[in-house]
Amino acid sequence: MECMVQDLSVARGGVPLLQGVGFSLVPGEALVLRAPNGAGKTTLLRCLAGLQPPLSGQVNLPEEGVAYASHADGIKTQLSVRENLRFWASVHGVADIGEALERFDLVGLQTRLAGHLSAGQKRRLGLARLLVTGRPLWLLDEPTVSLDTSAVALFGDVVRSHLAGGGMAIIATHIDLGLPEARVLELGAFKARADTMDTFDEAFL
Ligand SMILES: Nc1ncnc2c1ncn2[C@@H]1O[C@H](COP(=O)(O)OP(=O)(O)OP(=O)(O)O)[C@@H](O)[C@H]1O
Repeated sequence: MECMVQDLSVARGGVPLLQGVGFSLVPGEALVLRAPNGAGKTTLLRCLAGLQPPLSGQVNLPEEGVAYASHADGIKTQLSVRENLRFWASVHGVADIGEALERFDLVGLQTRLAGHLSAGQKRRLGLARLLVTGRPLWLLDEPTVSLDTSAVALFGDVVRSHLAGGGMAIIATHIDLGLPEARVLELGAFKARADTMDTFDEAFL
């Protein structure tokens, strides 16, 4: 169960952003994507998640094996914390939400409406969904936005446990997650030429 990305080129809004991106990942490994704002980290993750097509290149990821945590928390505001996690657990055929509640320090908040959570609490709930997917590859887009220092550390622990259990993670982040074992991919090396192209991807924006 390896992840392999070869010679990948991606665009957004008709503008090529990255070209020739390549890397591989084996169970237990994490890759941190680094690049300045607007360079294309989100666009690359969206392509890996299957939300938009690449311009060219190959993406081989574990089938049905990807969990994507985007900028949006993706929570249902009218459901409680516990109901949100139960919902996602049922979608993925997972029975237990206890670990997700505990690892993200949500036990005391489990009956609160998700819409009433603070920004950092919402983010913790959004990330807790990862634990009820049972999926091996986590695609994480700026996962620590709104998290305080202790929640960042807690999240780092969760990712480390995921890797220790044979999981993998690809993480776009501007901050140090405290994962020294993660490899870093500097996307500046893959910056695309500045020519514009047609707007073939506009349906996927
Ligand atoms: N829906 C859209 N339509 C057109 N262009 C877009 C759209 N979304 C993003 N872009 C542009 O695509 C480029 C890459 O954006 P992307 O979100 O992938 O960058 P990023 O590296 O993740 O940035 P950041 O670090 O700020 O999150 C940016 O110039 C952005 O303005």
